[in-house]
Amino acid sequence: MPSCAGPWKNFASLASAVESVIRLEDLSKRYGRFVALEGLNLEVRPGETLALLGPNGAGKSTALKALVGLLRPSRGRALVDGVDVWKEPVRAKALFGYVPDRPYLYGKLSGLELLRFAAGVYRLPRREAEARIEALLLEFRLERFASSLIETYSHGMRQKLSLALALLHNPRALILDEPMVGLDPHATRLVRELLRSYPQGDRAVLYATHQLHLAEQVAHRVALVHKGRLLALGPPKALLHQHQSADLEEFFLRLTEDAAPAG
Ligand SMILES: Nc1ncnc2c1ncn2[C@@H]1O[C@H](COP(=O)(O)OP(=O)(O)OP(=O)(O)O)[C@@H](O)[C@H]1O
Repeated sequence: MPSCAGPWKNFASLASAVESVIRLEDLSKRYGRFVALEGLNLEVRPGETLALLGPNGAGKSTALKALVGLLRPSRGRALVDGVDVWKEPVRAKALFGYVPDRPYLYGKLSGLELLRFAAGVYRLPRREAEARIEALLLEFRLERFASSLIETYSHGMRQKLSLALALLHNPRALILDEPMVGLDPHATRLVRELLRSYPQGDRAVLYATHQLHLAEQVAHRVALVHKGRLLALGPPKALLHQHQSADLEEFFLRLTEDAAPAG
């Protein structure tokens, strides 16, 4: 194994950028003098679910929005499968599915119309698209409402449609911002299973959540963000051991209540 010195250093960094499904490098966002995100470095590997934790206002949504091309970072870059989201947005956007914290869906289309429109944007072959749309509508129990205008959907129905849209093109990376909010027990179970089973092979999931108990069960690693900075990163068990905490809630409260972020 070569050391990471000299000419190997750049090679190793390039290889690692390609191997990660998601990679955030020094990602930062300022609003005027307010620092919402400061130097976030994070990678999500193939086969991995990574949960992004942090108090209200910590910078989780900011990080996800900068990652998916919705909020231009003040510094740093975001890559999906080695593709820079801000330099090659069209290529990058084909590689991930994203569910925002507050899904904005065009109300004057029906759910079916929106899914078909998205399938066209992703250039899915027509037959494959129809089969996939039918399966997703059934899975999320939206088939009865497929032809209703989205403006008549409840919050939970919009959230489910947003999930179906994110999954439509079978993306390498699934990026979810508090995906459980507003879901009924059936959809909650579905999303729990998704967090567990989606990251197979070369796929990965990055999701922001306040549901610490679930993160402990489904996430391979968790990242704790506080005041825009990364406070801790690792597999839940290792972090609990390291910080002598009984569960993620205790870990979360211990670190965010007494720790001032470094730097
Ligand atoms: N457009 C904006 N202008 C100024 N400040 C903003 C703007 N958008 C977000 N912020 C601030 O950036 C910080 C990070 O917000 P963000 O939404 O990323 O937090 P979060 O960790 O997702 O919080 P929550 O758990 O409450 O969803 C907050 O202090 C927020 O007030």
